[in-house]
Amino acid sequence: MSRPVIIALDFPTAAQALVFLDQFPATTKLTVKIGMELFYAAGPQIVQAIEARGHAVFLDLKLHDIPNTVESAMRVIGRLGVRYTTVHAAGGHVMLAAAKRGLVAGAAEQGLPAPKLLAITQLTSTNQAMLNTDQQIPGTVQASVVHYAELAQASDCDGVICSAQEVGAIHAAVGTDFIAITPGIRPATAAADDQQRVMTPTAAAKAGSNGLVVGRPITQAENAVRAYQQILTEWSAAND
Ligand SMILES: O=C(O)c1cc(=O)[nH]c(=O)n1[C@@H]1O[C@H](COP(=O)(O)O)[C@@H](O)[C@H]1O
Repeated sequence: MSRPVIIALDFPTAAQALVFLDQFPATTKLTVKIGMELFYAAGPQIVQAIEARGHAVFLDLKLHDIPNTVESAMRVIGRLGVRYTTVHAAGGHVMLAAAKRGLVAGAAEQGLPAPKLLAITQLTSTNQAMLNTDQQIPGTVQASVVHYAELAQASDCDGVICSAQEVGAIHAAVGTDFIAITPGIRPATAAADDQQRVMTPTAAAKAGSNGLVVGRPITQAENAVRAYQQILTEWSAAND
């Protein structure tokens, strides 16, 4: 399985996202994440425009609603030809299974492979105190994340989104074939911003992460292409 460095295209307009991508040589095929900000602004058209350039798309809309609504929405997402998409594990078993059904059905309608369904565990902006006080979940962040990984696997998801800090425990619990994609990635010198559970690309690779999601350290760098290449080089070297 390939281990991508996924660039989070957290931009407010399609134009800004495309100008950002124009900095890369046309032969460079990326995996990019379209999240709520860009999708709400630019819709399925931006997904298609980016796919038409040959990039793989991770459509990160973090669905969390009643099972019927999630199934119907996932059916639409399944038709878009994206490689990964997300749902909140906190929605529970029935909702997660409905998400998978919708995704598989939508992809089949277009004769496409189903996108990988990744369940959000605990956001990387959540720390121990927030878990125990805001969410009123007792115990450790790691225990909650591993629980959600087990729930996601039992509900037919393909993997989870988590901090690289929990990847070892997740793979020990559910096996190394279960995908663990990790945001909250910061090169050693970068600011953490609003992220609470961060790791460097090297540490994430050593922990067994199946792919990185990186936004601001690339999109807000003075030289975005160089920032991406430095992270890719560090990640690839540590994965060897
Ligand atoms: O689902 C995600 O991608 C996600 C989950 C999570 O727990 N933490 C997290 O940061 N993300 C996303 O990963 C990206 C991280 O961006 P940066 O903090 O700028 O690198 C953003 O697009 C977030 O929406």
